[in-house]
Amino acid sequence: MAERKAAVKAAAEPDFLQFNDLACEGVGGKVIFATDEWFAPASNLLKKEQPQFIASAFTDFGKWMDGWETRRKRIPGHDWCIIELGVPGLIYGFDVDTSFFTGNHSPHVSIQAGCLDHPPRFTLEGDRIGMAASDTQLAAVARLGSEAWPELVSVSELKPGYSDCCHNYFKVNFNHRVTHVRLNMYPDGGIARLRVYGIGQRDWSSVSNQDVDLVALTNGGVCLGYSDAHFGHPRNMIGLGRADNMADGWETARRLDRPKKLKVDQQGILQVPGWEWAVFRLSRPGVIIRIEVDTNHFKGNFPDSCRIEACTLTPDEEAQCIRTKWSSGKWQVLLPPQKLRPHHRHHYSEADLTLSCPVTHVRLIIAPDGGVSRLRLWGRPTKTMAAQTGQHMPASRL
Ligand SMILES: NC(=O)NC(NC(N)=O)C(=O)[O-]
Repeated sequence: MAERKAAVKAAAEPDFLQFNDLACEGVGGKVIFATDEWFAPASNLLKKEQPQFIASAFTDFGKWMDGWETRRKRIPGHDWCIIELGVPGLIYGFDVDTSFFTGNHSPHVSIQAGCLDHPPRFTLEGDRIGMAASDTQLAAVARLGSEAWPELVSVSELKPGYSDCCHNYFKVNFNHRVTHVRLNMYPDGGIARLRVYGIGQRDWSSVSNQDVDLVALTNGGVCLGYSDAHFGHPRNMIGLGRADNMADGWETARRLDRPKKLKVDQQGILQVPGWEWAVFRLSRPGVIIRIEVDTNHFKGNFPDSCRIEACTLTPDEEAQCIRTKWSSGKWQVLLPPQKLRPHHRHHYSEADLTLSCPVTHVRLIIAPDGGVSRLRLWGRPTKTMAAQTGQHMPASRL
């Protein structure tokens, strides 16, 4: 029954949910302006954690809500806010999550996007409950001209935030780099979270002859497929800094095909029939020269071992791999099987690696199952193939 429910849910979910949330506070996203924050501040929109509801929680301004909630408007106009993305990039879709806003959700939204070469200086600090925009802030934000930004989502109805229908997905077809989004709610109300799914696009002009983490989401790395993400999505492994907790890493369910009695080989590696995998497209093709596999927080559930494979794919080959759920193989071994330790940063140098050519994609394989909090792939971007990956299309059904 639980498996059927999961399958039905997966079928209803759009493909773009596999990409990175470019607006999340965890990657530096911030709200720089909001017309009204009476009941709850707009910064809640960008929280990494899922929204929660605490029935007994009230503030001086009303019911405490885990989202952005404005007062019931009694003046002309509508409420809106501007969000600076933590990672500028291409946007493929939005989730406007109205969780727990029932009777006070925003009935309609639209979303616009801008690319600002010189982002505005002002930011909203501190506790914003009960705040309305001042005339000075309104004048400053007017200079951005955000009301004229291109509309990525036209005025659309939102469902209220009951648990079975709180996600409002909007697919986007907009082939321009975005640094800021403007969320308009009509006329007022509450929204729990805004997830902005896309792929980072950094400015590479300042990078010459230096090692970069080619899979980091801030550089434009993206997860394009995986075998299992029961407790945590593999894209978490390419996030900023070290993981906050287990939820901030990739964690699979326990495999059911593990032998009843376990055996190890001469290197102490478990002999098991099955494994789990996650595939990433690098931000740029490059030669990987250093790797970190961090099992931070995974103490009783770290994988026994890992190995990493890599390959070079054209956009057409990538599309074919996605269609076949990565069953086709051009993979070559980059890092041979390594025994892993709990809650530990494993560093591998050039001497441990068995490939020295530029690659575009990598596959991390863990056996038999478990959790990895971060994957870092340090290398030099190669110039010759650079233009190619920038034109990759988003994944179809992963
Ligand atoms: N009970 C409520 O949620 N009321 C109001 N909202 C908050 N947060 O108090 C409202 O109607 O907008």
